[in-house]
Amino acid sequence: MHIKAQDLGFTYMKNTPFEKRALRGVNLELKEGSRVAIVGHTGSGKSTLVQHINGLLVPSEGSLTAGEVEIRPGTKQKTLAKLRQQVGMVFQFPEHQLFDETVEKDVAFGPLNFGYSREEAFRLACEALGKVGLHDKELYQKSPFDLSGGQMRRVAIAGVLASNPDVLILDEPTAGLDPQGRINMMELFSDWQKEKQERSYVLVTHHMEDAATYADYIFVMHKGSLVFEGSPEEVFSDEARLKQWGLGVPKSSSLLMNLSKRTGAPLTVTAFTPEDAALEIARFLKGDEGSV
Ligand SMILES: Nc1ncnc2c1ncn2[C@@H]1O[C@H](COP(=O)(O)OP(=O)(O)OP(=O)(O)O)[C@@H](O)[C@H]1O
Repeated sequence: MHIKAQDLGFTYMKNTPFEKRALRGVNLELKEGSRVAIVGHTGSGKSTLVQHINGLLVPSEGSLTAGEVEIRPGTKQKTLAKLRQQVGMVFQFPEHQLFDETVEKDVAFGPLNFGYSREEAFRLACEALGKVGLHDKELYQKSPFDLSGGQMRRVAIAGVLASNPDVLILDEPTAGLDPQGRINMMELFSDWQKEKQERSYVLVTHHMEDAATYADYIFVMHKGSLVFEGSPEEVFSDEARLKQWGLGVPKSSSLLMNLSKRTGAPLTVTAFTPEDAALEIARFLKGDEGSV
């Protein structure tokens, strides 16, 4: 799905003493089949921006176009039902949204709500549970609240995938997970996206490593404005510039930058994972042994 924001602005609690301008003049475009990240300091407007993509929020100024649907100030929520199905949202701690009496019913709720027959909705639920790695059918009849925290989160994500969205909005989906749990979760979304070339995801994250690893293109938000966009190499090439926006570079890049500064070694500093950093150092050592 093609998504475009034009001069998008948003103000919370407009015309009240608590009025808060959260977005101003945002212009961005996401192509079909893209893997993008939105980064920015706390309060920079990331969540506000992504909530416009499925019409949870309606712009105060400008417009947001998602596929066939154009959302402008005053657009009525009831015209956005189809968009809700096409754009799935995974929030922080998605397990907090579980509510039904069995795992299967909870996951089938979305497809049922979007008009699928009972049989088809339960088939989609079963498929989605498999996708998130929950294959044990005994589990499907249990209460979601009797599962482990990790399983609960997977059930909640299955509930979003079951409606077959074209776009997934991932707003800090790995919050509270340990490093391996984070990798497993992000790999799940990455595999989901690769399954069909028209699928996209938009990842909101504070983890620069995740942005660099799982996005081909990154948007940087600062105080409600979009201040930079580019490939991970472009975004993370300038540590000082990122600092101005309260951001850092991935730890592996920082290590290489420091190593290069201290030793003068001509290292390529855009290695974003420990594996890539190790490869870069090994490459250098092989070519110029003992210099680092
Ligand atoms: N429901 C709300 N009512 C009033 N102001 C809000 C509301 N939600 C967010 N804000 C304000 O809007 C601004 C942008 O918030 P937003 O949550 O979009 O930022 P963010 O970049 O997602 O932050 P974080 O990284 O902390 O999640 C902040 O100043 C925030 O305090």
